[in-house]
Amino acid sequence: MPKQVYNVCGYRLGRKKVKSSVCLCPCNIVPEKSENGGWRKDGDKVDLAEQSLLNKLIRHSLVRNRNQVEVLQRDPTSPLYSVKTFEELRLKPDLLKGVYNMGFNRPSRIQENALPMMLAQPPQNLIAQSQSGTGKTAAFSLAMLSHVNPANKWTQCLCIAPTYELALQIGQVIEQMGKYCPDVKLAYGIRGNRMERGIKLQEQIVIGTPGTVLDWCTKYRLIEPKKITMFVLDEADVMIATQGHRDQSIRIHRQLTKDCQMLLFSATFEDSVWRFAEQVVPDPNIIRLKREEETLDTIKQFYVVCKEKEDKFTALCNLYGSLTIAQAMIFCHTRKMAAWLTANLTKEGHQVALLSGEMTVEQRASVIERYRNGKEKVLVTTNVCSRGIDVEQVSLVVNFDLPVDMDGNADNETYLHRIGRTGRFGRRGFAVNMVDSKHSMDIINQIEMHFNRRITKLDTSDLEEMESLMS
Ligand SMILES: Nc1ncnc2c1ncn2[C@@H]1O[C@H](COP(=O)(O)OP(=O)(O)OP(=O)(O)O)[C@@H](O)[C@H]1O
Repeated sequence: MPKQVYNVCGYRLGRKKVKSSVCLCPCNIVPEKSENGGWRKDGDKVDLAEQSLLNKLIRHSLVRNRNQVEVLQRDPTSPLYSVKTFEELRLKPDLLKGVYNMGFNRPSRIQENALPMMLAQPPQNLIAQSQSGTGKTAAFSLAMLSHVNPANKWTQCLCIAPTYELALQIGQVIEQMGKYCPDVKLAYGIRGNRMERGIKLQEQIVIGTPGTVLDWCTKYRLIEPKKITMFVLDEADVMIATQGHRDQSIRIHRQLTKDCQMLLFSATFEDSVWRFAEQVVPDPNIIRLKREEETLDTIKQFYVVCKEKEDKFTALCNLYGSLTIAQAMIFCHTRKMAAWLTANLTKEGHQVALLSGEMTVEQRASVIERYRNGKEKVLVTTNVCSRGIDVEQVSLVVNFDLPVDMDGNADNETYLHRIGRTGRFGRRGFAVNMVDSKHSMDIINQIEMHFNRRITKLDTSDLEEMESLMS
């Protein structure tokens, strides 16, 4: 007998064989294909470059990480340098002034090891991996600014990033850090930035996207690749998700000399990234900083049995009425459900923000910013923003719809990402799961087993019980 079939949004279709990439259930979703080929079950596009830009737009400080940095040196016999202060790097005074002016007091964890390697003489190649927000961009911006000779009026450092917007973001960091180095100039090798053929760029640093930078090197000959002494490839994992970018990066790399210092950065390190990294960075030193593990230890988990969405809504309101909640995040499966819930919560007088996939990155960043600043207490969202956002004061996460994978099974990883954002930094948090069918009860059981953590039943109509359980 064919297995129970679930649609792309997790909706049960019955016991028949259905092969469709279009949602056939009442959610009306037409799923979009993600850049790296996968479907999102909530219809929101997973665009790695967008995700990365969003992170940059909303990040104003370093991500906390207590893990040790793992360093693999090309020459294990050479002493391993790490610095605890920026002074130890013996930077030019104007550059040091720029670093302090950005509010950086000391190097971040990854910078402690990466900076001495990047600034070493003779130059050393480096592959560095650490999650977004740990200080990679600041590190290689500093390395480029320190590396160039301002007296030489030609391009010496080349940096490529996967998109126009990401290149602009990096450029801003370089401009800010190099504020007191007026002789160091920067050019943007991005679409729309037309240059006259035949001239040679005088800017010492060029930051751009692979296509334009390749054109500038080969077709327009604005840059002499043989004079490039530092090549930086940022967001390698995002870069290789687009075949064209991967090939263009390799073609740029081929034009450079063997002595050119190669630096590659990535937030993740799957095999494909590694294979690419090895191709463009010969004899590398490798620095890796493991992600701080999300933990469920400080989170109390509950489930509430409900009939249908109206019932879930009532449960949510009861929960809210009886608890002192700093801020809450509520996850829905579909944009449609998220919009419905937002409208109803607003009607009840809650200050609610909605985050969903059809918004531009800038709109999403502004919603998150407002929520972070406490302007709204509730954030309703689909999976699109379940990663990457750190809001320290979230005390309650509600799975209005449980996370399921394409086969309708518990999506444990997404569950962890969703609820892992509460109970952070030693604070206590609560996660409440809405169960509206036998299937969703099965999912709760699967999640319990997977994490070996109890998920307690909660009756939201019993105020006393709720208060004692959730205290
Ligand atoms: N040494 C430092 N001290 C304080 N803040 C820092 C330091 N280095 C970087 N930052 C800040 O931390 C945030 C993250 O840094 P950065 O953008 O360099 O990280 P990243 O690893 O490149 O992440 P992403 O790819 O998301 O930009 C930025 O707001 C940056 O200004």
